[in-house]
Amino acid sequence: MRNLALCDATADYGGQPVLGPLSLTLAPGERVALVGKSGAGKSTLLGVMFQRWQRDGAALMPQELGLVPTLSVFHNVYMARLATRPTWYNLLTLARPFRRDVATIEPLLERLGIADKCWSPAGELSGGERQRVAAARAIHQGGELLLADEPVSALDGPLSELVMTALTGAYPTAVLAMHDVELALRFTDRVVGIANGSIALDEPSHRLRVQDLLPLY
Ligand SMILES: Nc1ncnc2c1ncn2[C@@H]1O[C@H](COP(=O)(O)OP(=O)(O)OP(=O)(O)O)[C@@H](O)[C@H]1O
Repeated sequence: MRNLALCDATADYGGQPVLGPLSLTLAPGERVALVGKSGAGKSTLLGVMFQRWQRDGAALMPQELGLVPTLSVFHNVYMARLATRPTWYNLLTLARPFRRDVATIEPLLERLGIADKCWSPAGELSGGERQRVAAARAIHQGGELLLADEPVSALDGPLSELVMTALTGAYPTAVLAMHDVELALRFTDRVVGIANGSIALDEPSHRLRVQDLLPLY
């Protein structure tokens, strides 16, 4: 993967500016945490990145997850590769999944502790279970770059570690909006602090302590 760069990126909602102009370069293999208080512009920045890099194969795990509640967990995860399969294959999968896809997806669900929910409708799961389904879908998609918006906000200690390990292990390069700054420092190698739609801090994680990030909140 080449360097990915945003140059003087801006965003507005109905003409109201909320982001930028902001410039940021991502190097291949970098794991970046976006931190900052609620409303600072982290989701908007991830949205700008996704718009810019979707065609290069970027995967997005949005804050609202985007699951289809009436479909099973299996089918929600399967959807990550929908575009890579022919229509007839996808239609048959709706009625009766192929064994090879089940053999790929079940171990992933197992790893995230939700294998027992494989055939349950996503709408019948708890918030933390739904978040793990969305993580499984992002992992199943695969690629070079993951953009994830608060990927473990509904999970407690050990489960958030498990999901962060799985997500960051699946993608060489990642940008993760995080509200848990301690977790952000442990799982990323660069922290970008956002305040009022601008970059207020950009430092290697190993140079930062939790208290260094407090002024952003
Ligand atoms: N759909 C929208 N319409 C209008 N304004 C919006 C919309 N989405 C976000 N905003 C505004 O844009 C600004 C940035 O919001 P954004 O969701 O990017 O922040 P955030 O840092 O991701 O917040 P959080 O941590 O709460 O998710 C905020 O002032 C917010 O009110």
